[in-house]
Amino acid sequence: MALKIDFNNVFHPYLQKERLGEADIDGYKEKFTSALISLREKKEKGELGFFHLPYLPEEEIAEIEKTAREVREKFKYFVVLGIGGSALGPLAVHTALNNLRYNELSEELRGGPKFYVEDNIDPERMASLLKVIEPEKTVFNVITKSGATAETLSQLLIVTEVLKKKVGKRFTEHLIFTTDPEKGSLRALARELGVKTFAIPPNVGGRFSELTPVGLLPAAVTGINIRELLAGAREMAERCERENLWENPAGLAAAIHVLLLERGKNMAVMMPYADSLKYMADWYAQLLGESIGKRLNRRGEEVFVGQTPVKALGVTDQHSQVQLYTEGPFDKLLIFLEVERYRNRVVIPPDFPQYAELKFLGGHTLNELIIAEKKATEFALLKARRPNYTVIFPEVNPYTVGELLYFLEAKIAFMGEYLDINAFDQPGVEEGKKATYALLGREGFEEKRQEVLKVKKEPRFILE
Ligand SMILES: O=P(O)(O)OC[C@H]1O[C@H](O)[C@H](O)[C@@H](O)[C@@H]1O
Repeated sequence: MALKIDFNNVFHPYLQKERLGEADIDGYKEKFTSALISLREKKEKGELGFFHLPYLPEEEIAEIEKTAREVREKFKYFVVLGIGGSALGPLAVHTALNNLRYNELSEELRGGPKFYVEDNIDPERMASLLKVIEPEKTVFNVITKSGATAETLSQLLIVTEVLKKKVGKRFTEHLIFTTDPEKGSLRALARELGVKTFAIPPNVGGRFSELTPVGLLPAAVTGINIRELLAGAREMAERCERENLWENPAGLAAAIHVLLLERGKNMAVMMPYADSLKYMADWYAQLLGESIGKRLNRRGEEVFVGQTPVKALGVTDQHSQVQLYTEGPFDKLLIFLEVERYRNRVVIPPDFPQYAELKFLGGHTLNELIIAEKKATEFALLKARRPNYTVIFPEVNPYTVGELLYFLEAKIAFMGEYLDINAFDQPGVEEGKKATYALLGREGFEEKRQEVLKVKKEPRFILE
């Protein structure tokens, strides 16, 4: 059931001067080997906890499954309150495995709660969520690694008030906190209130945390086989330990990304040819953007490096983005997610043979059409000299989703090594956070408030 990764269209002669040569990769072998050694050393020192996640201890898996059973028996709704790495993984995995576009629920889910991921603090969306669920039949899984994220804590305050009105002192039974094992307001609050909690290992970054309880609890609650998710990740972990660059999916993909980045491909488009994989592109956007978009390298030199993630969907964005991809600037690498066997088969019935545009479609299936369109788009891009590679899913299931998650995380780790940057922090988000606290009048941020308010908007440039 292993994922295949087709890198052919990065080396293909059709690419002409845009192509990479085998010599380019051979020339990367030394860098790859030192990156592999460096990553192994970091793992042994207890850093980069995500590398260990596929080997989660049995008692931790059992605890997650036990809580999931209790939630499925007692509650009708399960709502994740979180943002960024604390929400995108649960959303992406749920969409891939349970919740196809029209809320079609998979067999396993039918008996389980309705699932929502609330990863924004849009007042309209929050208000409508509280209308569609029945709070007294809901568990809110509050997920925040830092335990300090303003958006998530605001959501907690809102749902706590609603729950207190509905169920009084028993409101704590409707909360599960997933957060740091020791630090942060949420951990302290959990101790004070006696709320059920799960821990996010301190050495696992938020955008790398899908295979911790951040993703595994929501997945188990919605009926996903988390042991299969972890098994797929384990298979990919073993493949990404290979010491031959040409056989190491993460090492090779990372080398391709960095070599092409150095040749001006400063954008990476992820284009899944499956609605179920749509939000994998959102999860990957944070993983690539936040890990690789950095001002400084590890020597403290200003490099302003990064590869801009673009989220697309096949076939839909053939009708909105592909014009840019085939004829626009030579600044993109495309990553397709392809599915060999979809979980449904839809026939296109033949009719109206007098019209050629209808006649040729009849008798085919949508399955044949979407795969033909992916191969056609791939061909058109290749002919237009646009490098692209494809991750091929034999089918979308927990095992292959686990493989994909691990492959992309490990690829980012290799990219960080190749680029000599810290792929695991996000210093660039702090300024915005401080300005938010200042504008909301948080104590200790008066000076920042003055600084922000001093940035006056010139009326000449504001069109009324
Ligand atoms: O999980 P939390 O601590 O609430 O963080 C949620 C998100 O916000 C932070 O600002 C970071 O940019 C992200 O890397 C993180 O995933």
